[in-house]
Amino acid sequence: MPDPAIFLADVTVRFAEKRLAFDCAIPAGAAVAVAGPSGAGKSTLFNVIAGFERPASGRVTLFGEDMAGRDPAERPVSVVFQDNNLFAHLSVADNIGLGIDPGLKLDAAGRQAVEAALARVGLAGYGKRLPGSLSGGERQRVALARALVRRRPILLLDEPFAALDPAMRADMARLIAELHAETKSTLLFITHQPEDIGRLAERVLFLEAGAVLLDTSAEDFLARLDPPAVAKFLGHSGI
Ligand SMILES: Nc1ncnc2c1ncn2[C@@H]1O[C@H](COP(=O)(O)OP(=O)(O)OP(=O)(O)O)[C@@H](O)[C@H]1O
Repeated sequence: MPDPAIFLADVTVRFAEKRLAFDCAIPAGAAVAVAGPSGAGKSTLFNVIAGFERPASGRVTLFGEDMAGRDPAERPVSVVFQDNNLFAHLSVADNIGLGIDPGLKLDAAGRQAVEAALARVGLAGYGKRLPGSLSGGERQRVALARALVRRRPILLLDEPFAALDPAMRADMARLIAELHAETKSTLLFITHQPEDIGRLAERVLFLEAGAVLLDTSAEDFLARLDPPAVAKFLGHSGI
């Protein structure tokens, strides 16, 4: 058996009033939806994997390597945050270029990679624009393009569909599914919508009250009538 892309063993995170505990094994190349009620720990799980949150105990292993003491920049992980983290004063091309070199010293190959990523997310010709002149969906695509040029094998998307209208959600899901197939990365995305799971996920990690309540196939998840938190998420709360 190859090492899982992501392996969390007895990981605990302590906040003043809270203790969260994560155990999970995510196979390389999977597309996984991370769902659960507000406050369940979805963002914290991402922060633990990416290295922004240090666990109080337990082990985080990515592709068989223990991540203890490794800063976010040294991990095989890209994160696209919900607010997509673009720098307002930098052009779209420079925002993407930051994914290649934080000092923005790009050679010809680097500039070409930026152009290719822009084209891949459907934004050819947008390089000189500023993020403020783009729609929410376009800004999400720029953030995705920046993640693409980083070429990290694990991609974490924090609510990639949250700011999008229904038609744009479907387009974005299609684009992410295509990129996932092309890059063969391990994809985790946080969502509050069952339809995103149907469109994009092979597996679902469902969190409740700071722990993994369910780790199952998308097919099994979407057909479930229990436990209650899952039923509520799926809109079966009256059953
Ligand atoms: N830095 C922090 N300090 C104290 N408590 C925190 C901190 N970060 C998160 N928490 C708490 O930990 C719990 C999990 O938070 P988290 O943001 O991971 O949940 P979530 O599932 O992503 O929620 P949402 O869907 O609302 O974004 C919450 O109760 C939250 O208040």
